[in-house]
Amino acid sequence: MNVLEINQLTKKFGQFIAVDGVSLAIMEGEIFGFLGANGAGKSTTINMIAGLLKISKGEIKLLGKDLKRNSKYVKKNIGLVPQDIAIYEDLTALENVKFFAGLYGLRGNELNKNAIEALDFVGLGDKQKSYPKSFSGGMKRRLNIACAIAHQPKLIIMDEPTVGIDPQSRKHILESVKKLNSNGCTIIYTSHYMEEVEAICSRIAIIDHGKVIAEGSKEQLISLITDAKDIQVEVKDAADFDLKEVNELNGVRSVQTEGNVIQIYSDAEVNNLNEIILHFMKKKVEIRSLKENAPNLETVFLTLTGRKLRD
Ligand SMILES: Nc1ncnc2c1ncn2[C@@H]1O[C@H](COP(=O)(O)OP(=O)(O)OP(=O)(O)O)[C@@H](O)[C@H]1O
Repeated sequence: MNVLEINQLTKKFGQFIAVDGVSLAIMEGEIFGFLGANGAGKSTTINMIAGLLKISKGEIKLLGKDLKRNSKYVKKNIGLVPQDIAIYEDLTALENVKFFAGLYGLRGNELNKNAIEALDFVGLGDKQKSYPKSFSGGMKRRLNIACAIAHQPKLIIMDEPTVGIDPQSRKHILESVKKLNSNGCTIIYTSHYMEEVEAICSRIAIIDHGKVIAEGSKEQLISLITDAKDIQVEVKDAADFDLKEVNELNGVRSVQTEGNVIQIYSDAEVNNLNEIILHFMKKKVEIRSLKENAPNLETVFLTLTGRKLRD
């Protein structure tokens, strides 16, 4: 069954089209990843799904019900973890969760019980009476998640929930996402961290300039680019090295540097290793190592968009 159906969803800000005819179906039990660079249109899409932003064109259906005509039902069944932490510093952790769960319609004993459970779930069970100002960034993120899940929604949308936090909280959040999913929640997970999306998502949509440019499991996405290979050349010193000249070598599609590693994406069928090595020798650049990597989502993203996910 589809939990969410999005059809030709469009958002315009004045003349600017931030989301451009996005159509997607998200099935029950999925962890569905939205992968895209900054400004790709992920948050705008999510905010329309969560009913926070008016749709310019297109439709959204949650569990078969149209969002425009059933806003109360949709609100009850969606939990949004926003990109910017939205908690009240002058309320305790428990009061925060109860406040947000109350907005989603919970009352009385159920409200109290679910709020406590949600705090336990994110590992803040012993912080019920603490104020968020004493929390680390990661703990605030976890509280933000508790606020979105206490009303036990069918669909949880997480907008970059691991930005700017310590590795321990990051691990905790990723484990919580998997646990929520195994408890029966469908999840939309937005990120520009390729590794996270690769690790937890069953399907992924790559979003670029407001459009879905590819969609499928990690394996399906990688199979889209079997015609590309990824060569990494580690050199002694990549400073001042002219990437444009490498870009002009036979078969090369794009070149990037990361420190002293030069990453070359190239046509798989063109045997250009000799040419590449000769070029480095001619430029008197000392090669430390050279390897060809199996393509991953990074390769897919770069091949499809011509850009790196994170600059
Ligand atoms: N209220 C607004 N008015 C005008 N333009 C907007 C508004 N909100 C977003 N945009 C623009 O729409 C585009 C998509 O933004 P959006 O926040 O959805 O991207 P994103 O993929 O979530 O990126 P990020 O990872 O940086 O949050 C951007 O170019 C952004 O500047």
